[in-house]
Amino acid sequence: VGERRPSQRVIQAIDQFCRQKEWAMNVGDEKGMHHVVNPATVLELGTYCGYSTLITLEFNPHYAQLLYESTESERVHKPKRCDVFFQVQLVEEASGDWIPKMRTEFGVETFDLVFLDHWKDRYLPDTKLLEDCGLLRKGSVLLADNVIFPGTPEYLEYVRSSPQYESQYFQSHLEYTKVEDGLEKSVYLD
Ligand SMILES: Nc1ncnc2c1ncn2CCCCCNC(=O)c1cc(-c2ccc(F)cc2)cc(O)c1O
Ligand SMILES: [Mg+2]
Repeated sequence: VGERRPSQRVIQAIDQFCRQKEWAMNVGDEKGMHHVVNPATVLELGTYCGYSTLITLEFNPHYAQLLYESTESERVHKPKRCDVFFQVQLVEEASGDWIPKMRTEFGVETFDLVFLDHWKDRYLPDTKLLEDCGLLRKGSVLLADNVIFPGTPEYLEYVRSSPQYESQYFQSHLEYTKVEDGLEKSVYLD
């Protein structure tokens, strides 16, 4: 309630534009992430325009520039209203190349949350890469967008059948539409 922060006003403007003018592949306000997780160290795979972002991997320079601009303006406002400090690290590389470098390049031990929203056929190989690189700990959360549409069948089969994960589906709709989609939240049990 009360005045929206700059970052919330940016998100609200994006949602309004995508609903009224031109659809875009943000996770959107209906699916959202706020009601599913509350992390500290976050990896996002697939930044797009930075709608949902902390440590994020994006290899498209156009989208990367969008994020630089939006977080720059956010950083300007942040010091006056900073109640939670966070650092945005943007890597313009493909996830498969950079996940093995997370510890040496960013000193990350493990991730509390990984938001998967990049190429749908990369969800499974990148999850296995995160496991093999020891970047998940007991309780790490994988949050995957688009598990129904466009769909990630191999990933869904893996996290739902593996004894290493406790998985839960949050049914929703594809952003700004009535098409079924949803988020799959998978807790790593180690
Ligand atoms: N660091 C990295 N590593 C690998 N890939 C990387 C990357 N950085 C970026 N990419 C490449 C991501 C490209 C965008 C991925 N997202 C999607 O493809 C996506 C598509 C739809 C969609 C829905 C209905 C339709 F009719 C059509 C499309 C909806 C969504 O919510 C989506 O997230
Ligand atoms: Mg998506």
